[in-house]
Parts: sequence; C-alpha cells; structure tokens
Amino acid sequence: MRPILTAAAMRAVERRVIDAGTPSLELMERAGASAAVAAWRFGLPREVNILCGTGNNGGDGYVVARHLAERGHDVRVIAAAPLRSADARAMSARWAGPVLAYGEAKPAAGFIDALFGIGLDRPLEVGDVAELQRLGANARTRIAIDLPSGVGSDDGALFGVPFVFDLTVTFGANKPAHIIEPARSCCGRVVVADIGLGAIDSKTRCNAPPRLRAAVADVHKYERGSVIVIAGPAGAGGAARLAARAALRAGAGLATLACQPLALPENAARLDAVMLRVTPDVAALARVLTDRRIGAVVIGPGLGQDAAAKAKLAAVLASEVATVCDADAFTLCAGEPEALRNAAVLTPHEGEFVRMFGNLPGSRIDRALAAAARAGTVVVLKGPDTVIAAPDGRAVVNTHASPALATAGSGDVLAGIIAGLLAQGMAPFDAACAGVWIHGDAGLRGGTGLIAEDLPELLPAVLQGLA
Ligand SMILES: NC(=O)C1=CN([C@@H]2O[C@H](COP(=O)(O)OP(=O)(O)OC[C@H]3O[C@@H](n4cnc5c(N)ncnc54)[C@H](OP(=O)(O)O)[C@@H]3O)[C@@H](O)[C@H]2O)[C@@H](O)CC1
Ligand SMILES: [K+]
Repeated sequence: MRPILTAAAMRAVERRVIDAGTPSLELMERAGASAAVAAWRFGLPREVNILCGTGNNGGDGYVVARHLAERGHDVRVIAAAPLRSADARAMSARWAGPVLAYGEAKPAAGFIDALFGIGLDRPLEVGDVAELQRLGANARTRIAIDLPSGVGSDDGALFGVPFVFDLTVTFGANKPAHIIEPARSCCGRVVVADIGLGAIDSKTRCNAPPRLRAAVADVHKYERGSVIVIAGPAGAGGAARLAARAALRAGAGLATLACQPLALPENAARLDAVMLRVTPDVAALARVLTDRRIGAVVIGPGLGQDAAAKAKLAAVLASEVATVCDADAFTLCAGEPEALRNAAVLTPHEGEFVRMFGNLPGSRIDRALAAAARAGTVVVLKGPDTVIAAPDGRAVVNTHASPALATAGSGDVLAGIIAGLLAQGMAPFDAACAGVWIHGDAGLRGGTGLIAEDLPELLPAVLQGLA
C-alpha cells in the first residue's frame, strides 16, 4: 500500500536524505526535472506561464521552467518576491528566461502553479488568488507542483483554490490532500515522482486490492465461515437481509438472519440461501451466539433503537464473536463509543461518527485515528475517501469507490462484506480494508443506476478479479 505523508513527515524524510549526503538543491533539481517530464508527457501546450512563490515550491517552479524551455516550450515565470528560500534563489539564478511581476504576463494555454506546496498554512492572500485566477482560470492545461496552491496538505481543506487542476505532480509520496476531500477533487490526476528519497515508511497508506486466500478444494461450508446478522422488528428487515446476502457473496459458507417470531414471515418470504433463526428473546440470542462455528456477527442495520434493540446489542457485545457494528448500533451508543469496545469493526458514516465521537479536530484521518484509539477498535469512517483506522495508529484511505455507492442500503452491504471476511479468518483491520476495497470495486462495476441489491450480485466478479 502506497504511503501517505503529512507535511511534517515529508520534511523528516527530506531531512534524513539530506543528512545522508544528498544536498537539498539536488532534491529540488530532481523534483523540478521530474515535474517537467510529467507535464510534458501530459501534453502541456507550448506556451506556459509558471507562477513561482517565494519558498521551495517556487524553487521547484524555476527548475520546471528551465527543463520545459530546454524541451522547446515558450516559458514565462511570474514571480512572487522576494525569494525567501536559498535554494529557490539558486534555482532562479539558473533560469535565464523571462521573469515577470504579478499582473504583467498575458494568460497562456499552459499554466503551472508553483506558488505554495506543503508550506501553506493559512488562507491565500487576495493578490495571490487574483493572479492564480487571472493566469489559470482560462488556461487549457493546469498543472500543480506538489499541491494545488490553496489546499491544506494535511487536512485536505480548501484555503481558496480558485479552480480545479488537470494534473498534480508530487514528490516521493502522496500527501493527505491528494487523497482526502475536498482537496482531492482539486488535484486532477496525481503523479508521484520518484526523486530518490529511498523507501518511505508510513502508518498511513492508500488502500490497495486485497490478497485473498486461495480457495481450498476440500472444504466444508462451516470452514468457509459462518455469519449471523441480527435483524430488527417486523417490516424493517431489508437492511439485515442485504448484509447477510453480502456476507455470503463475500465468501462466507453460511449466513443466518436472527429475527423475532413476528418478523419471521417477512424474512422467510425473502430469503433462500440465507438461513433464518428465530430468537424470541435476548436469552435465545445469547445462546445462539455461543455456537463456536459462528465467525462473525453484524448488528445495527435495521436493528431499531428501542429497549429490545439495546438488549440485543448488549448480548452481542458480551459474546465472543467478532462483531461488525453499523447504523442503529451507533445511535444506541451515541456519545459513549467505549460501549462498543468489544466490537471488531465499527462502520459509521460522517453523521453517525459525529454522533458517536463528537466534533474531533483535524483531518478525516486524524479523526478516524482518534476515534479508533478511543473506542479501542477498528473504525471505518465512510465517505468518498473512506478512512480505516486501527487503535495501534495504522490508517488506510480508500478512494477506489464510486459516487454510485451513495445509495440506500450500500452501508449494510459493506458491513456484511466485512463480516464475511472476518468469518473467513481475516484480522479486523485487514477485513475492513479489504471489505472497503471490494465494496468500492463493486460500486465502480455497477456505476450509474446501481442500487444496494445489485452490490452482492457484483461480488463474484470482483472476487474472481482478485483471485
Ligand atoms: N519535501 C521534499 O522532499 C521536497 C520538497 N520540495 C518542495 O518544497 C516545498 C515546500 O517548500 P517550503 O517549505 O518552502 O514551503 P512553500 O509551500 O514553498 O511555502 C513557502 C512559505 O510561504 C509562507 N506561507 C504559507 N502560507 C502562506 C499564505 N497563505 N500566504 C503567504 N505566505 C504563506 C510560509 O512561510 P511563513 O510566511 O509562514 O514564514 C511558507 O513557508 C514542497 O511543497 C515541494 O514543492 C522540493 O523542492 C524538494 C523535495
Ligand atoms: K503548488
């Protein structure tokens, strides 16, 4: 999984490489040269304006200017002044082409933004926004060096980015802003250039296709894992049924819906491969959960929010079965996430997350990590940039997803997939990362018009693609 580095972590890597003997000016040369190649490959128009800031991002811009001019581009640098970085001053001295002040350059078809990178820590100034706007708004091709000026590197917040870029060329590793919204949508395509920083380690990473265990020929259905989904009252079983079907399609050998007698006719009429188990009361449910063959349980989708629901949740959490909590489980434990400490994975969307954990500071990654530490369990903060965080400080961000997944019941399916993987023996963090990727891939395959019922049916194709 590719690393994601905060500005501070990036600076630490840079410092290590410099201390090991590579001059910072050499790193800037590599950064600018690789950005110029990426821009050229992208089909940058011949005429290019490069807006250079006063720090090292601006320094990169001067290097880009020199390399593009060598490749035959007609380049003008528009310079913020005075240059405050010694390396940027050295690189500006090596640039022999035109340097213009704000307001002097004519807009051109190509625009490169080297105004601010990871050093931006406050809103853009009015003059900077105006010049970005004047030169970039109508350019045919807009390329950002390291980051679009105006995005917060660590939290992905927008400090006044005036338009969306076509390409962002970054160095060594992705920054959170390339991965998390709203900044991610401003970056366009993101290219990570290798500038010789060596192996980069990070506890925060981008999600990747999971490696699943190969199927064994001689296997019993119980050995493939058994999942139980706790249904809610009569008339509200759809969410639980979706989760159960998803668990089966994700590879569990069995999925069972546990429901109360009154909900039996509804569920029996709608289920075939998924089995039904009537649990008239909490004691019956607790007894079912002592079956050691059950590998995972889902509770929350369509559960309800009454005393009966609360008692079922307590029974599940008191059992030893790996539990995925979703939906109503969060409402039942609003403000007290410690109550869910015994769960294996929590899958809240943004609203549920806030209900559980309040308004935590920082980026989505920071917030998910803080929540996982507080709840003592894996937290999946769902969204277009889903963050999977573990109490030990690992975080994975998934962007392999489709807007089509923002549909009723989609989250129930995700909970079922994760439970299906847990039941097959995956560790909670791995099952959550894999489940989110698989769910995202199904969403991409389904595309526009997708509804939650489609998702389980898309899973065989997704899983066969991973085998
Ligand atoms: N990491 C690596 O390995 C490599 C990194 N490289 C490059 O270095 C870039 C980072 O450079 P950088 O540290 O000089 O910061 P940069 O983004 O140029 O900002 C400059 C200064 O602007 C200021 N400032 C902040 N906000 C502001 C605002 N709104 N309006 C006005 N001013 C504002 C703030 O200074 P302050 O005013 O706070 O003193 C800040 O320090 C990085 O993105 C990459 O392109 C490559 O060269 C080599 C390999
Ligand atoms: K930039």
